Amino acid sequence: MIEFRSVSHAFDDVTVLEDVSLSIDDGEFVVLAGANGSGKTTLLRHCNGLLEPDSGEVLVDDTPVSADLVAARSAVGMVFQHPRDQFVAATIGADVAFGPENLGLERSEIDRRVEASLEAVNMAGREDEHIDALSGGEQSRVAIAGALAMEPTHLVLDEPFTGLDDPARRSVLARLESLAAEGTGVLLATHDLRDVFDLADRVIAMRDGRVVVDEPPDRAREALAGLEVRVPSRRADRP
Ligand SMILES: Nc1ncnc2c1ncn2[C@@H]1O[C@H](COP(=O)(O)OP(=O)(O)OP(=O)(O)O)[C@@H](O)[C@H]1O
Repeated sequence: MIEFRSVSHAFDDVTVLEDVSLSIDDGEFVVLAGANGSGKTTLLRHCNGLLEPDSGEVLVDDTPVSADLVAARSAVGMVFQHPRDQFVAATIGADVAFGPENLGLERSEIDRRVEASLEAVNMAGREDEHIDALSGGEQSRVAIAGALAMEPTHLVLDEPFTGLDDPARRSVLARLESLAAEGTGVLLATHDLRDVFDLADRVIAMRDGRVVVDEPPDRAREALAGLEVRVPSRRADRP
């Protein structure tokens, strides 16, 4: 479980997270919504200690992140909004294999994970291609595959669908759904709920650094009005 207890964070005296309390259980698919600048990325960066709270506490599997950064970073897989800085190898296969190799896994298990992760992002068989030669959307998909290949206990994704085409988006969503069904806690930040609203167990929405909605999707719909978040129409109302 990832748990925030009254977390506040300021950059240069500007409060960006204010008294945030929430939790993501194992196996839960939680969507984090909110307008640009509402604090989503800042919140996510606390999940594995990239940022530390000014006050309050973040716990991963009941241990404060600050007490065991290594444990938090191996339990929480992160997919960032701008993947370009995340790559550690020249080719797709080498990059996705890097994390599992560092875990000291057998070659056959590393190969299995690389293959399965690339398949989940619709990039099967492209191991030897150079990352520099990929489009932005393809690079995002490699970054997602890299996080999936770690098979972390929790997955935290920041706007992972930017630049992805529809088949890739559907494939990644299907993989996230099945991972959640298998027990992975998924926290996915987006300001556009249209793709994910019906999949979420819970929708958390932020405004000005505060959590203003934390409900299952159907109950969240009304509360989301006026938050500059794009919400899909009800299923029954769709053509
Ligand atoms: N390193 C930083 N230094 C100073 N201010 C920052 C820093 N990072 C974020 N901020 C500010 O904190 C606020 C929240 O930013 P954050 O990136 O968390 O929002 P967000 O909800 O993820 O936005 P978006 O949807 O645009 O990605 C913004 O006003 C931003 O300018």
